[in-house]
Parts: sequence; structure tokens; C-alpha cells
Amino acid sequence: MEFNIAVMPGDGIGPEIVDQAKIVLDKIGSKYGHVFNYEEVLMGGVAYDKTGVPLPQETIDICKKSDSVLLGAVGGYEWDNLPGELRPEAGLLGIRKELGLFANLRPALLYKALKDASPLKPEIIGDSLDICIVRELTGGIYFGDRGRLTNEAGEEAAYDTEKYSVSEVERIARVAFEIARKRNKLVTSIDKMNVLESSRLWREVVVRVAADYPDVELKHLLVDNAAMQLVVNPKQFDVIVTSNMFGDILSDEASMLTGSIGMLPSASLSDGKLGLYEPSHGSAPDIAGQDKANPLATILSAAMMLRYSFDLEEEASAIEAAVEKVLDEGYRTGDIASKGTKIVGCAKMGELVAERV
Ligand SMILES: NC(=O)C1=CN([C@@H]2O[C@H](COP(=O)(O)OP(=O)(O)OC[C@H]3O[C@@H](n4cnc5c(N)ncnc54)[C@H](O)[C@@H]3O)[C@@H](O)[C@H]2O)C=CC1
Ligand SMILES: CC(C)CC(=O)C(=O)O
Ligand SMILES: [Mg+2]
Repeated sequence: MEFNIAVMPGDGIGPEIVDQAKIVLDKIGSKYGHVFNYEEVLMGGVAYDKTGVPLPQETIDICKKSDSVLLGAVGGYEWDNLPGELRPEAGLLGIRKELGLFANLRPALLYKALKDASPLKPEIIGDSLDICIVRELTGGIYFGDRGRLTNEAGEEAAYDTEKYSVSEVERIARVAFEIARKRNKLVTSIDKMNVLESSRLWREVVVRVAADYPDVELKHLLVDNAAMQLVVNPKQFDVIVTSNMFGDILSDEASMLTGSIGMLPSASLSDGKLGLYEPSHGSAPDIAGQDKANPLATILSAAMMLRYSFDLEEEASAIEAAVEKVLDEGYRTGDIASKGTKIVGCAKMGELVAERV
């Protein structure tokens, strides 16, 4: 089969890690008889530098007519003083909205070989950890009204607004329950209903949706407690469903339970087959251009693309198995290295995975 993939390398380590994912995809293509056509598009700081905006219309058009989108990461110090709407991150939020990518799946999976890389005690982490975070991606405070104003005391002030509609909560809750049905049948909804009205609506709607899934257990946690529970008892979670900002923060925390933010892939899904696949981390400007980045989150995101956008389950599993094999053989990028392991760079890690596909 033939697939057209829009590729946004982005900024910082983005181009390095995306290159490795393409090498692995090409190996899958040659093994299973698929052709992946890549069309590189501009988004983020690199787009701002070349066109004056972080998300050019041409990028949106090409993504919309592609079969899926692969992204590295965007952002960096050099764009830190731009106004919000011109920052690289505005390009990312813009493409998520344009493509209707309301469901962000972030699986935090601990590979057995990485047990030593997890900061949690062996008696807490056990042999494995497998949490699926379902983060709402096109609503909430990242998309609400914001601005600057002068308050009653004549002082400069700023505001951002958290807003969720019933339909926005309902559709993300359904995604979470459907996923839980295929896993361990437990959804934990995380909110801040003791303070926020938007969270009270969130909880009401999730409870209503749960009635359609009597085979799935529903629990609720307040987000501050949830942040703590992830560290003290992560095994209590199966599927977590939460808002855009809480999911952003909690997924970075969960990534560390599995060894590194460089291990956490993500799939951003819409109502249709078009999805955007990217690692959960940022552009890591502190290590950009040094061949130090861990490309595994991006490679595993490419596997999610095969699974969710192209229905190529066997090929997706082949990538995941190749990643597991490389780790079992003791190869590590610096972020997941431990005593007795073999440290390799970003490019070598990609090559090793491709060889084992
Ligand atoms: N999806 C995206 O494009 C995202 C972009 N950002 C942007 O990225 C820029 C940097 O943000 P930070 O807060 O520093 O977060 P970050 O995720 O880029 O980096 C945090 C820490 O993790 C390390 N790290 C991240 N990815 C890694 C990898 N693959 N391998 C090894 N180490 C890795 C970095 O070196 C750094 O020490 C900012 O401009 C931010 O807005 C942040 C998060 C997501
Ligand atoms: C622009 C930000 C919302 C990106 C981010 O931190 C994320 O999606 O994880
Ligand atoms: Mg984030």
C-alpha cells in the first residue's frame, strides 16, 4: 500500500529524531511492501523564520490532504520574545485545531529492560507499568480567551480562560472508555472539581458517559492528588482521561516513571483516520544538534501512526518489538543509560531499531 505523510521536522532536536523515524518506517515499507511518501512542511520556529508565521496556510493544506502527519517538536530560546500568536507553539496548537485532533493518546509503558532507569523503587514499579493517558487536545485553557488588561488598582494584569462544552468532554470521555474496554476496564478521570466550574461540568459529563459503559469502572481523582498518586502508586491506573493542561503536565510526569520523556510517544486523533504523531517531549534545545536525543518516542509514535491511521497492526507491533529488542540488548541513549549499558547517539539508535525490524 502507498501512504502520503506530511512531515514537520520542526525545531531543536526535531529534525534529528524525525530522520530516525523515517529510517524505521522505510525499513517497514521494504519489509512489508508499503511505500511511504514524505512531504516536508514548515511549522514552528523554522516556519516563522522562513515565512513570518509559525503555521503557513500551505502547511495546513498539505496536512489536510495527507494520510497522516509526523512531527518532531517545535520551540526554542530564539523565539522566546515573540508575541504569543507568533511563537512556534502557536503553530502546534493551530495545526491541532485545524485538523480537529481532539484526542491525544500518550501511552506510558515501562519496558522491562528499563526498570533500572525508572526513578521509582522496584517494589513500587514491579515488573511492568502500562498507563494510557487520554488528554483532551483542542479545548481548555490553551484555547480559551486570554489577554492583558489594567485592573481596578491600575496594575497590569493577564488572564487565560478554561472552558469546556458538554460535547467536548463527551467525545474525549468516549475515547477513554472505548480504550479501557480493550485494556483493563478502568477509567480514572482527573479534574479539579473542588475549585473549577469547568471541572464540575467535566465530572458530570464523564459520569453520564460512563452509564453507556457498565463493563468499565470509573474513578475520579483531583489533579493534585493524582500527581502524587502517579509516584506513590502508579499501578492503580489503567486509562487516565483529563483536560488539555492537566494531561500535558501529568503525561510528562508519567514519562519519567518509564525512564525518560524520550520514551513517551503520542497519537493525536480526530474523528477520521487523519492523525498527527509526535513524541510527547519538546524540542530540547539544550541537546539539539549534538546527536544526544533519544529518538525512541518518535519511532514509537510512527508505530502508532501505522496502527491508528493506516490500520497496519502487524507492522506497528514489529516496530515496538524492534525497540524492545534494542533495549534488551543493552543499547541506550544518554537519558536512559544505566550501569553496564551501551551508550549510543540518536542516529545509531535509529539505525539499531531499523536493523531489528
Ligand atoms: N510538542 C512540542 O513541540 C513541544 C514543544 N515544547 C517546546 O520545546 C521547548 C523546550 O521545552 P522544555 O521545557 O525544555 O521541554 P523539553 O521536553 O524540550 O525538554 C525537557 C528536558 O528533557 C530533555 N529531553 C526532551 N526530549 C528528549 C529526548 N528525546 N531525548 C533526551 N532528552 C530529552 C531535554 O534535554 C530537557 O532537559 C520550548 O520552546 C517548549 O515550548 C515543549 C513541549 C512540547
Ligand atoms: C504547545 C504545548 C501545549 C506543547 C506541549 O507541551 C505538549 O503538547 O505536550
Ligand atoms: Mg507538554
